[in-house]
Amino acid sequence: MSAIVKLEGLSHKYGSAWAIRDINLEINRPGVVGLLGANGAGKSTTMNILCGVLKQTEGRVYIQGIDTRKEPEQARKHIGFLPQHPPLYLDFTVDEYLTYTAQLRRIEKTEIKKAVSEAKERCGVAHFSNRLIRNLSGGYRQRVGIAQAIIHKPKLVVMDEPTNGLDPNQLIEARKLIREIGKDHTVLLSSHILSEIHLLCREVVMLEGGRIIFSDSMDAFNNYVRPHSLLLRLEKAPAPADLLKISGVTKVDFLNSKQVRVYFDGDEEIAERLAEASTYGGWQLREISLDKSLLDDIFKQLSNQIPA
Ligand SMILES: Nc1ncnc2c1ncn2[C@@H]1O[C@H](COP(=O)(O)OP(=O)(O)OP(=O)(O)O)[C@@H](O)[C@H]1O
Repeated sequence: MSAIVKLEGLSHKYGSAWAIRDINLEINRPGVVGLLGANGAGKSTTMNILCGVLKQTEGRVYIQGIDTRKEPEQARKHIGFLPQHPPLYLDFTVDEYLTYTAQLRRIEKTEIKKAVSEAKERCGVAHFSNRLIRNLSGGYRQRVGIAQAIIHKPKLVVMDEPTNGLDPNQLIEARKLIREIGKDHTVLLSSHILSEIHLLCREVVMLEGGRIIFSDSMDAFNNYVRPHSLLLRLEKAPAPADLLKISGVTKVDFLNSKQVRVYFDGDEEIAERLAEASTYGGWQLREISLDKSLLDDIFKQLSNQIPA
């Protein structure tokens, strides 16, 4: 059976500068796959090529085994796209807009009503059917954007930075919806925020300077970029010097009188040693956790280590 998406030696240059170089990727099943990279890493270029908005300089894109260069129309039937700035018509109602996008997608006339209604239901915008898009909040506009991307039930849904600019409540709802869509679609989602990819994705593809520098499961990624700090909560915190005495501890930062961030050299037994020291010293350890908030820093370090 053909892969849902297959990229072979995909490269693109704007003028004389390569934006992406030799991207190879294959996705075979539903789920959310993250395309992670700093600004300018080449995420949008890759996605725009995948969705047929941009023609690649070199390489091939296959969607369900269809070569997008040879049969763009056929390939496009299997793709839904939510660009970074979704093309929403603000003076249309939700119903008018989705009906229009269903027509663009060449859904049979007799099937349009059903398709619109299913997409609205799925994206939680049915109660706003007759509201002008201009009068929707950012979060609901984004849902309408997602509804247009899935209206024709594509195998692949491509979302370029879909959670950018949403407020915390909208973010939670948007993530819920994206996870839900990932249950029966392959979702390729880009972000420059590692924690976002962490929360949403089964697999991660990391781009740096237009090249893939990591491509594997989220679990493998976590092992690869293991955090090198722990957060401790202690009822009776010791002096920094007592923590620094523990083998493997390289630095300590007190966040307050009971919370301390402990940096270590990567040795996995550090947690046990800290727990032992706590028992011995009567520090009353209440909580110990890997410090995920620092993953973004690790990502930065990792990207900087990659040779050009
Ligand atoms: N239309 C264009 N003309 C010239 N160069 C471009 C164009 N679009 C992108 N680039 C360049 O190509 C490289 C990749 O850009 P791209 O937009 O694909 O990255 P990105 O990872 O999506 O970043 P962002 O999150 O900022 O959109 C960058 O160096 C960018 O400056």
